[in-house]
Amino acid sequence: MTQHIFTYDCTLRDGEQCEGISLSLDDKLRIVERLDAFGIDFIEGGFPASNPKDIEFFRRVKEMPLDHARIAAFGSTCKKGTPADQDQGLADLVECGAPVVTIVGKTWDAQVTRALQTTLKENLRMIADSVAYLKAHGLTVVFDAEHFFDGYKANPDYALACIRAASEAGADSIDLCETNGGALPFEVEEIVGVVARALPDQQLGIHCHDDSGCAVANALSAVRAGALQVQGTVGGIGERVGNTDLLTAIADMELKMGLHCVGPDNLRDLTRTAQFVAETCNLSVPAHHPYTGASAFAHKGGLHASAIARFPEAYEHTNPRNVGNATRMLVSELAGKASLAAKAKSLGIDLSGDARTLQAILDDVKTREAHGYSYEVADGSLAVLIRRHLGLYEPHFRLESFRVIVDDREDTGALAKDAASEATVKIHVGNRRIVATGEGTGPVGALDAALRMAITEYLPQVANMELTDYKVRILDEEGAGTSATTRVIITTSDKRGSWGTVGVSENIIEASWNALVDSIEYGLIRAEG
Ligand SMILES: CC(=O)SCCNC(=O)CCNC(=O)[C@H](O)C(C)(C)COP(=O)(O)OP(=O)(O)OC[C@H]1O[C@@H](n2cnc3c(N)ncnc32)[C@H](O)[C@@H]1OP(=O)(O)O
Ligand SMILES: CC(=O)C(=O)O
Repeated sequence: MTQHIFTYDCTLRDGEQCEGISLSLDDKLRIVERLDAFGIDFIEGGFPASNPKDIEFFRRVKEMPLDHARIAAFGSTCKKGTPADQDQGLADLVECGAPVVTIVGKTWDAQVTRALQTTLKENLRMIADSVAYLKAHGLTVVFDAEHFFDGYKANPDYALACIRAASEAGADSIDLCETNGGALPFEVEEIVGVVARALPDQQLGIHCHDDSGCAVANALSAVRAGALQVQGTVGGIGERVGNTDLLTAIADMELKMGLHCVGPDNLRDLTRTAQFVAETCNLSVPAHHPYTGASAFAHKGGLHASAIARFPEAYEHTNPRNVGNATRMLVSELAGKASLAAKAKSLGIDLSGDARTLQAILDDVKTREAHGYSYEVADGSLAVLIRRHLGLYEPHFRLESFRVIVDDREDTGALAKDAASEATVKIHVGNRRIVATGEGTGPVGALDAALRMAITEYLPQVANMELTDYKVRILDEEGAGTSATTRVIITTSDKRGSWGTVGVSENIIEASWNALVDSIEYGLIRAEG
């Protein structure tokens, strides 16, 4: 039978220790719901002794019907000189009602004498007493052996004595913590191996930080050496540079190590789970993130795309569908005919049998990129360009002229707050000529407003499109000054998704207009199906 590795998520505790992350109570409860549905075994919800939000979290989470996950509350061993049954932190853990409690305890001698400022003997008492007290309350107890790897390197006998004390007091799992994140995989594998031989009947787990860039690798090394529980956070967020990215570790264990964590069906929800948690934390999944990033299976090199079309495994370490992600072909100056054919197919255009047109479009793309265009994210402009080459492009409207006024009405030098720009467009739709004026805080907003005002009556689908992002880049041209080339990338969204368009000119307004026209034209092509 496939070995199950317990997954223990600490996003709501260690993840919240990440600089810049602050989750509301509702955020935390929504993440619990999502991770439960994904099949995570344990979800560490917070530190009841720390703050009222976490106390309320444990009250509320008890009312949630969870299918799979068990909720863990986090705390520490009792205070020095305090019996466990008189320790407020431990009482808070019992009181919060979580079925699992995880307590962190010192296992590095110098941390005991210098940080806790107590004796090695007293620390052993604190560990044993605290675990025994929580077990006596019928709880599942995880002992987080803080700084275990540094502790083992400094004083192996003492580090082992600490976890032996936790084990003998009844800890259900001893999770060895690579707290400072500086260890390397071969060290972790060796030390976990020693512990597994010293405590053969004790379940071990692993909790790693990423300070040497090895948190996921260290967790996998620990599993190879006998750890049965992996702690981590979604996206690897956590104290300092973060923790093991639990989702990456899960994918590695399932797909590369033949182990069971959430199972292949749930694994296909990996990317959406990463996106959900990132959004809830007000982050986005970094594009280049393993497995779940938008670029994780994106191919830019023409040689790669050509090989992938014949043999998908050529440049993909796993099938992206296994983790709910997808192959993407990027068209740029580094593309070849195969990349372009694959991209066109994803845009609904079959160019596979037409090598001459493919080459002509590719040459056009490369010439335009040399002049500042960039089609990698401008799939809308690429679709319009391909249609022009195929003679399929019939513009929905035609510009006669536009004029933009930027109105600086205040003496302070700052622009007036409302409607500081005004644009007038003269547009032809069929045989109608429309003159319309729009206002906006900036010139592009005003142009967008004027164009919409002119055409929406005749092309009502435009009302469903929204300009959601606008990026300007001045392309390096030494000495060009104000006549340097400007590239504008616009992102537009409708109910079904979003697309990018590009415009290039020495004039920023003209570059913006070109990107704007492509964005509306491609939106209309999409709407027509
Ligand atoms: C490695 C980790 O990530 S562990 C988790 C770390 N996370 C957090 O600290 C977030 C939540 N923390 C908090 O809200 C607060 O720090 C609290 C409520 C836990 C404690 O706050 P305070 O009582 O004001 O103490 P403070 O944070 O200043 O100092 C920590 C105290 O805990 C003691 N302590 C630290 N670790 C342990 C331990 N494993 N066992 C027992 N006592 C410990 C320290 O010695 C110190 O006690 P002292 O001041 O009596 O010497
Ligand atoms: C417990 C924990 O977060 C650590 O030791 O890193």
